[in-house]
This record gives sequence, C-alpha cells and structure tokens, in this order.
Amino acid sequence: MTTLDELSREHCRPLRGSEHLLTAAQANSLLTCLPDWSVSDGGLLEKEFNFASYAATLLFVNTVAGLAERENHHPDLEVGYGRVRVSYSTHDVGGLSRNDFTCAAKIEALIRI
Ligand SMILES: C[C@H](O)[C@H](O)[C@H]1CNC2=NC(N)=NC(=O)C2=N1
Repeated sequence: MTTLDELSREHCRPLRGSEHLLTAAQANSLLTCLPDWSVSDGGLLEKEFNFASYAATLLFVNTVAGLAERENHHPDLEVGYGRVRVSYSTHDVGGLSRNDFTCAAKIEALIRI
C-alpha cells in the first residue's frame, strides 16, 4: 500500500486519455492515506483548509499555486475569509488520475513542515 510520504515524493506525469482514469478501488485505496480528503459526488478530490487570518490563507493559496506550476497540475481553488477549498481532477483524463492524489499528498507534506 502507498503511504502519504511515498505519494508526496512522486511527481506528476503528463497524462492524457481515459486509460489513466483510476478505478473506484484505486481511488479509495489512495484516499486512505490522505487525511480529511474526499471524493465528491461530482468526482473531484477535495479538502477544505481553514486558517486563522487572511494573510495565512493567501500564503497557502500562493504556495499551492507554486506547487501547481512546478508539477504542471492545477487545482480549482475556492477562497474565502480564512478558508480554502482545494479540488483536483485531471481534465486531460476526464476524471481522477494518480496526479490528483500526488498533488494532494504534496499539500499534506507542506502543511506538516
Ligand atoms: C498542457 C498542460 O500540460 C495540461 O493542460 C495540464 C495542465 N494542468 C492540468 N491540471 C489539471 N488539474 N488537469 C489537467 O489535465 C492538466 N493538464
């Protein structure tokens, strides 16, 4: 079984095409190592993060944006006061791929520093 640490050390690969879609079993297995992440009814890998200040919220947004650019894998970010909902899916695959779980693990690794 993949651990959070192992997943966070992977890098996103350019994936295109439905052959890279994860099965529900594969997605559920990866989900077990991501604390408080869930797969929404719409098929997005999601988590809401809460912060004590607007400055901390924006620091998180910018850090996640930097990660997205480095990995060339970009989440939707819904930003509120002290709150960010991060949603991943892989557009080029048409659903969830391993890249979504890799990036989620990287976010977990960076907030645990
Ligand atoms: C051309 C470029 O590499 C692709 O469009 C990348 C960019 N970032 C991406 N981000 C996400 N979330 N899904 C993708 O399929 C995706 N594809």
